[in-house]
Amino acid sequence: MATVIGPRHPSDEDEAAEESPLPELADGHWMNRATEFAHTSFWAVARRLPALVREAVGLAWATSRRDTIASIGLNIAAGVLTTLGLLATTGVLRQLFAAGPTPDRIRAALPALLLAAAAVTMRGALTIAAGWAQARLIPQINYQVELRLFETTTAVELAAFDDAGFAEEMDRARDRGMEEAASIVDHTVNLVTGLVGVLATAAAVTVIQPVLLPCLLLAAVPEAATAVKMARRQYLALLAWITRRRRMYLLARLMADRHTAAEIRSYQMRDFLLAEYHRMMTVETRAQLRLARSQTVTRAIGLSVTGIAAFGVYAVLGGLLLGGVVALAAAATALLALQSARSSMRMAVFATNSLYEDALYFQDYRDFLDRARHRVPAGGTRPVDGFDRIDLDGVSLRYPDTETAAVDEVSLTVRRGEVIALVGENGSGKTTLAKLIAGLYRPTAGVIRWDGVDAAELDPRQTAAQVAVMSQDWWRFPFTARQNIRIGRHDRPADRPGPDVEDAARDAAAHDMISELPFGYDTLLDRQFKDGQDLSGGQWQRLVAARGLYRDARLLICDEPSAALDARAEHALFQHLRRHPDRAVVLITHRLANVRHADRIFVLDHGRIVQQGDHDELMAQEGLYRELFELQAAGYLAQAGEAGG
Ligand SMILES: Nc1ncnc2c1ncn2[C@@H]1O[C@H](COP(=O)(O)OP(=O)(O)OP(=O)(O)O)[C@@H](O)[C@H]1O
Repeated sequence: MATVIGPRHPSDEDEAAEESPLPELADGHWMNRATEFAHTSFWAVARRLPALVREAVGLAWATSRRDTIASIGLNIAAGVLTTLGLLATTGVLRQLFAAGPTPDRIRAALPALLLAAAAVTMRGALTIAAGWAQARLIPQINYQVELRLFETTTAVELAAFDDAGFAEEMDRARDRGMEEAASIVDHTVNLVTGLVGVLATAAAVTVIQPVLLPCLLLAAVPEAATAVKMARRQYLALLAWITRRRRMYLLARLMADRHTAAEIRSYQMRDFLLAEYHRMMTVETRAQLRLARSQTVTRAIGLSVTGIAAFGVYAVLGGLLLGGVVALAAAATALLALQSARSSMRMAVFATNSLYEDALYFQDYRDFLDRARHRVPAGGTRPVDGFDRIDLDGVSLRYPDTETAAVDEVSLTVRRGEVIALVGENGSGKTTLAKLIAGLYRPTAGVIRWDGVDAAELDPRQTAAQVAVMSQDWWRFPFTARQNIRIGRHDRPADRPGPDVEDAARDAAAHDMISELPFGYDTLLDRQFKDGQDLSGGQWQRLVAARGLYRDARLLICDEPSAALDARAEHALFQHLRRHPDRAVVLITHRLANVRHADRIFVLDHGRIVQQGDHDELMAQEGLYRELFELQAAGYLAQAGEAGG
């Protein structure tokens, strides 16, 4: 179905668009909401306001009661002083417009004048104090909201990140929704301030002359309607922008990133990438121009209607004055009140507009948190302190939106003190199986038991503490070399035994390499920062291995731990991955020479175990293992033969 937000291509570019090898980003389910909001009426917006205000006040209250009370309370007090100031002003005008000699009139007006001056001064002081409290709230709220988001994103199960919708929602919550919390509170306080100002003025006008009250309302309605319309349109445009922007961002990063620079040049991808970027930017720019035009038209219509309404108000006032319904002093104060009410109303309308708009984004944040909370694994409560065996019983895992299981009814046992190896061709399910054993994924079928207890009943934190994973796709953490190793077990208490950072680095053949860095272990491993350094792929892998060894866990999972290592480093690392009575090692590697000494080898094909046994047993059988091993060995033997011959 065509939607308003996907990239739209001009007809002459359709063909090129279809040929594009870059996948189009799919519209998320949140488009339903966008359509819903597009049809939201002004009254629906108004109806949502009390709930929004309640939410904003709740948010502020939870962050700082004192500043919340101050921001709202002081603004209300300032409103009372506005009423007082206007009433005092009428008193002044009444005295000044009265009959009699000017000095006498001025003298008579003095008390009211002093009262008006005092009210204005006090009101100014209260407004400043309220502004201070309001400004104090913002950073505190930002902190709380960000914290809540990152507490959630770091707690959700790994499987959530395989869900494309989750990634999209996370982007929206983080990029926009999160920062709107503070704005919502800010706008709510402004809304309260504006409404208090309008009410204060209305109260003064009612005391002076009640028939003037409807005039106040008449002046405000068109302004409010325009603001709401513009907010809604902007929101829809932003939804479209985020989807397109993500795609452009991917392209933009490819073209301006040091990691991709070499490949882009060697494949001469420049023209291709620029053409893709141009295609996206054309769509984006057109959308932005369309929005700017429609917003300008809406604003122009809104301002015209507002002007006509103001004219009507002045005409009514003139008529009342001529008809003798209101006195001159009251009419003059009414004009002042109108000005004051209009500026308060503008503030309230602007705040409503922004509040409504920001609330839409904040809703994304809240929706994401709600959904993400359901993806935080509950886990059990049974304590874990090591294991003798981990049994997988008919375990399967199917990734979201995939037809076949990546791991299909696998049963195996990992025993303490053993080294087991998982081998198989690319995509056969080794990494997925290793992640299941590590507890990073929960099986979609079957059971994993630690010493006979279903892993789902175990305390997940304690289970995770037993496991170290040297992952195939590690991340270059922008920390120092020491921190990069220490994060393997950053919370290890001083009295708990375990290797120190340098010992772990030595075991992973990383010590000499780190010592040669400009600041040794304290060298920052990120070129984006001053004095930062980068490492080669193999050097990084040594560091990752050092981190895994530093973690000193009972279950060590090594997924291609030596893919980027030179022969010497590989040899050194495998010396330390040998049998250890307190540890089980799960080893994944395509270099089959490294699995020869494993206690048991499991051969995977399309997610299933097709062979198992030790090296000699598997070599004695016809099968995938022997085939792969001989293919690899043949290369070495041929070279050795050539060298010898
Ligand atoms: N996050 C994911 N979402 C969807 N499918 C995935 C995901 N990760 C892996 N797969 C699919 O699951 C299957 C098994 O992948 P896995 O990474 O476990 O294989 P592997 O044996 O480790 O491969 P390799 O030797 O290339 O590392 C593959 O078909 C792969 O495309």
